[in-house]
Amino acid sequence: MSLQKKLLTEAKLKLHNTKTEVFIPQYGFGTASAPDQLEETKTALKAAVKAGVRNIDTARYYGNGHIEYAIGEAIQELIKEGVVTREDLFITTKVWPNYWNRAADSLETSLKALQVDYVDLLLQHWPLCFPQVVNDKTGELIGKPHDENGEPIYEKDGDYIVTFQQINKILDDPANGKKVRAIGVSNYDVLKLERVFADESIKNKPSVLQVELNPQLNQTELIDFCTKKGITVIGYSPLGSSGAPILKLPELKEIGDKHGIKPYDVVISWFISKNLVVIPRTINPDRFKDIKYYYELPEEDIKKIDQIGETKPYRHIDEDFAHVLPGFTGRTKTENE
Ligand SMILES: NC(=O)C1=CN([C@@H]2O[C@H](COP(=O)(O)OP(=O)(O)OC[C@H]3O[C@@H](n4cnc5c(N)ncnc54)[C@H](O)[C@@H]3O)[C@@H](O)[C@H]2O)C=CC1
Ligand SMILES: O=C1O[C@H](CO)[C@@H](O)[C@@H]1O
Repeated sequence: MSLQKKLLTEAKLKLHNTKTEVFIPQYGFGTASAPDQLEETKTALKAAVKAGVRNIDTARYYGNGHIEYAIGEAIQELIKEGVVTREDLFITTKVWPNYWNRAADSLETSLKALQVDYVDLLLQHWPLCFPQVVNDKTGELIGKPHDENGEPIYEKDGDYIVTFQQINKILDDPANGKKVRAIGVSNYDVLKLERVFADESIKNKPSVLQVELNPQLNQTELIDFCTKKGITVIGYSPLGSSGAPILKLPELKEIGDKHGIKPYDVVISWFISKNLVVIPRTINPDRFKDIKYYYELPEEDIKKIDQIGETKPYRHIDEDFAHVLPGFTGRTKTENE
């Protein structure tokens, strides 16, 4: 019997812990492209939106701080062409750790680059604090500052909670409140989320947690915690990041072959059926000719996919600056292969 299919672009979830009613489309467009892929990202984004995709995940940091300008241009062109209105889109941006104590400034810079009056979701990108270090040659802020020995450097007296305290205040601020519809965090673990919930100065609790999430890192414990707290989980690097290694997992091919669908459709359908949001990245506009549906996978297939990450969870995003965070341990190159 063939699987029931549904339109991917119609899958959405209601966010909790918000001031107004906010829905997030479950299928989004990731934009962590290389700095030399600005034009390609813009072209692919326009194709995605023309195909019905409404959720755009970006960040101040992406493309060395340049991607938001390309996205802003794409959005303006799509609006002028009559494809969408601003209100049709769900735009997420994030505060990078070098703006850890200047969240409102970061938001302002993103809004300007994106050419919009508000974002739908503002996230703290990492629970880390970096100093502001300027590149002598370009005059631009360095996203990942390192010392002369190549070690990441952190703000000595910084406390990551300050960033979310500030993001929380933006929502209540009469001057800035209308610039953000929902707030959240990224790369937090359960302990850090518990700290946010225990902090009485934080009145607006996170609506969203964005973390690496895919069949090899199924984040069961975090998802359970978030479900209890009304936090919607967005999975980043759903395909295992560059090169899409997840799509080569034999279990996904087997399930896909059984139903006559591609491993990509299997992964995306797994996310949607688990009430998660998924934000894969591509700069290939032609992909959006094929990406239309998700499928109602049988429970046994969902469990089989859940099992992949149970015995040997594998984290694909391995940033040296994150090694100070529990669970974000560095791998050697050999382990990485
Ligand atoms: N909050 C955070 O710290 C992070 C957030 N993100 C967000 O999540 C998004 C997605 O994660 P990424 O790490 O960028 O990678 P991803 O897991 O989406 O994989 C991207 C790779 O998959 C390939 N791909 C895409 N569609 C494909 C298809 N249909 N068939 C075959 N290959 C395909 C792409 O060409 C690219 O090489 C980012 O772009 C960004 O928006 C990503 C990393 C960290
Ligand atoms: O969002 C992000 O993207 C990069 C990796 O692609 C990662 O460092 C950051 O959190």
